[in-house]
Amino acid sequence: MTIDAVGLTKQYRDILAVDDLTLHTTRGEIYALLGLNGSGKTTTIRMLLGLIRPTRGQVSLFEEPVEKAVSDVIARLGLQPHAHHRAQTLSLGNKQRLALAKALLHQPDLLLLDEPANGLDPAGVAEIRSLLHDLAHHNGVTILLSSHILTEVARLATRFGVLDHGRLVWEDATTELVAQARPRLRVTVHAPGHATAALRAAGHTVSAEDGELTLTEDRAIHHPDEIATQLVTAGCPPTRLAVEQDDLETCFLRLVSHT
Ligand SMILES: Nc1ncnc2c1ncn2[C@@H]1O[C@H](COP(=O)(O)OP(=O)(O)OP(=O)(O)O)[C@@H](O)[C@H]1O
Repeated sequence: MTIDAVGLTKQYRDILAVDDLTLHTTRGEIYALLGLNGSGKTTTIRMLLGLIRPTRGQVSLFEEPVEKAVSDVIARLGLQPHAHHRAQTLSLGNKQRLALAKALLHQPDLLLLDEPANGLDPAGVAEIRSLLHDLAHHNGVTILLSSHILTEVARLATRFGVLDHGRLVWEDATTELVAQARPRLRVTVHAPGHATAALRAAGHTVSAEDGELTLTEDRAIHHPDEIATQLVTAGCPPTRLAVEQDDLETCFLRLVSHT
């Protein structure tokens, strides 16, 4: 275990910024902290870093810094053209790169990053993504980051946690977030039990809830007419049939509002 936080709580007068948060990460994992503005991401990261003291709870981190050549890191982050510039004169994107370069100097086992893609152009975002991916997958570095860019989180992180008003309300593999955004065929019929049985007998995977059937197989999504035909043949014609797809933002907002 690399981050081991138990019951982390931060109270600022009448604001409960982080509320009883328990979080563990494993080696080489990329964990994304998601949440709306003010949900407590920065406060959590600052407590994990030891920059602010929790009101309650404990954090323990496993780390073993090792010195490494500065030029290696500068090269890795593409900062050579700016090697002799003062940090204050760098653009926001290059300041972000510099901050990451400083962190990498110590060959860390663990990186805690608050919005690492903030201020970067799309090429910079892709570059940081590939760097973080390499660090986690090839060097076994554990990474916890906060981000607002859900598509990036889905591509990069292995696991995510959703903070809402300081509480960790959801935690899952990012593949689950992506799965929620996958298209599905929704079918409304008068006799859902009969229709489900008929479609299953025809080899389809069907889930039924509140009288509505859902199919997620590619075949059903690309050929809903075949499903309609099978239902008509089985004597339960659909009253509604639609392919629906949520974007990642919708899935994320649903997670925040449902919990
Ligand atoms: N030093 C402080 N004093 C008082 N309240 C604070 C302080 N720092 C943060 N807060 C409050 O704690 C809550 C959580 O803030 P935090 O900055 O951790 O959220 P965040 O998820 O990082 O937000 P954002 O996405 O906007 O960066 C907010 O209500 C914020 O106003």
